Amino acid sequence: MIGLFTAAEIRAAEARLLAALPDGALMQRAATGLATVCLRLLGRSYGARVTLLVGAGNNGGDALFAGARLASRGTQVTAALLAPERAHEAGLTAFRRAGGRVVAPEAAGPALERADLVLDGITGIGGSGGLRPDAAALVDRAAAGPALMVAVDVPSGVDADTGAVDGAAFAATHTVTFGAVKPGLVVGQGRGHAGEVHLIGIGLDEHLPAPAAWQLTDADAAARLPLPDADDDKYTQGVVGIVAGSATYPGAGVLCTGAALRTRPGLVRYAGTAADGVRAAWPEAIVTDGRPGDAGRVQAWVVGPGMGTDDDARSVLAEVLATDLPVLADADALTMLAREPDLARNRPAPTVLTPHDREFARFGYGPGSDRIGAARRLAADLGAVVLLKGEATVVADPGGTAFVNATGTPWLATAGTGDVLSGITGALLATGLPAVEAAAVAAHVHGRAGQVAAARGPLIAGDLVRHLPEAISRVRGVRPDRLPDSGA
Ligand SMILES: NC(=O)C1=CN([C@@H]2O[C@H](COP(=O)(O)OP(=O)(O)OC[C@H]3O[C@@H](n4cnc5c(N)ncnc54)[C@H](OP(=O)(O)O)[C@@H]3O)[C@@H](O)[C@H]2O)[C@@H](O)CC1
Ligand SMILES: Nc1ncnc2c1ncn2[C@@H]1O[C@H](COP(=O)(O)OP(=O)(O)O)[C@@H](O)[C@H]1O
Ligand SMILES: [K+]
Repeated sequence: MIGLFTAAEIRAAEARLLAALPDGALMQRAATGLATVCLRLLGRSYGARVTLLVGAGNNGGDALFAGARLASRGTQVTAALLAPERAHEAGLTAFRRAGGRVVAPEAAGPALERADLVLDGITGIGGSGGLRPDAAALVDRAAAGPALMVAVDVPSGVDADTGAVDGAAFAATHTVTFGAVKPGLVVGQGRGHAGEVHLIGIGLDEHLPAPAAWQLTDADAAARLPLPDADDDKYTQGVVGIVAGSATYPGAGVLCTGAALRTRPGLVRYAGTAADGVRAAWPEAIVTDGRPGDAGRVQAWVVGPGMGTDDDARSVLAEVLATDLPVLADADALTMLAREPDLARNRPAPTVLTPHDREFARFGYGPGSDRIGAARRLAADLGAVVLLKGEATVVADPGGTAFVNATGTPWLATAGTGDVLSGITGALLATGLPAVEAAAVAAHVHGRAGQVAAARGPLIAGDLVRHLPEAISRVRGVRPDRLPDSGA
């Protein structure tokens, strides 16, 4: 798993590491890694043109030292200094000595227009609030040019902890970050501004605390998707019950049931008024048009998508939440829970809520620009796992453990894809995974299914269900063309 660390956590770890190292050694490690990535991206050093945007802090120092390394290898490097008298002294000396050229920000136009690569060293983890006008103007001028845009540590104007952007921010194609990945590079608006993230180790790991926020890799997700073994039967893989859809709108029930079947096909039960539609679409499911209690035994419930919000729906929701089983509540169930949050509080088993922004806001406050913080707050308020959907879906549990999803595609912004996510999550909850992990793995797999489906063109929610087996195989790293012999 990839740990995500806040600026304060990184600063505390840096202080411990700095105390053990000679002066300037840490910045040299950072600048060496930065210059190496820039050279790789440029594909050459001699004759290439690089322009540095340099603020008065250590972020500017990193840029100047990296610029010095590039200049000493024949690259034409120009530095636009936002505060010439306060620029990192040793960095500026090294830069000048290596043949780097210095200009005032107002005179940086030609260098930005001609640059192959712009290196943004205005602010890193020391930046706060929206960029000041002179910095914002420089960032805007850089964006107008044709160069590769590389941010040093954090794109200037992006809040390293939350990903919030207030006004202008450097729109990086690549971010070279030091010591640890910051949450702001992978969530909120920061995710879009960071581009591809390159992590440079500077020896910080042993000084960092246990992470409170994570990103899953394919291998992490695969480790939580156990294969059936010789002792398994259809009941031992986790039986999930689905309450979704209605007689008039069976679609949500069909998508949700299909997603559960395609994720963990031991046994999926369905109870609800979309029974006819679900039966026709999925003969593999055990279907009743009765109440959840009529469905037979399950290990987890999914309740909500397309079920309506009338008195009958409310009483079905209350019945499911009164069980001692894990429950995933989505869509209409969230609308009802926002009115009666006590239905979900203090359950003896985990509850997972999967709101998008508008559903989230019904609980009394919008997610705002700190999506991890908002998910943690609602999770703590309700004593439930909260999966806040979005471009980067965030999952948080009441104790503050959070996951930021790394997979997906904007093609997922189409009706019904949330119903599919509910089915996947319910199936994983039924396997007995801790609820926060079930939700995080589900978001990961759902995003991969979106990517697999989108590779073939515009996707609709049913395509996600169809491509789930391939997505799960890819997450596991299974090559589709090789099968082991039986027993191997
Ligand atoms: N610690 C280490 O050893 C290592 C640290 N490393 C590097 O140091 C970075 C942290 O450096 P840092 O602490 O100097 O802060 P930094 O990100 O340069 O920002 C401060 C500058 O930003 C300015 N500024 C602030 N807000 C602003 C705004 N809204 N709009 C405009 N300007 C604004 C602020 O201005 P001032 O308030 O001083 O006028 C000041 O000039 C870190 O990200 C990494 O790159 C690596 O080398 C590894 C070793
Ligand atoms: N711009 C986007 N980029 C990536 N994923 C997105 C984007 N917009 C929505 N999604 C994903 O698509 C799904 C939409 O779910 P939801 O809003 O509940 O849809 P529905 O209610 O129609 O099923 C979520 O998993 C969400 O994370
Ligand atoms: K920066």
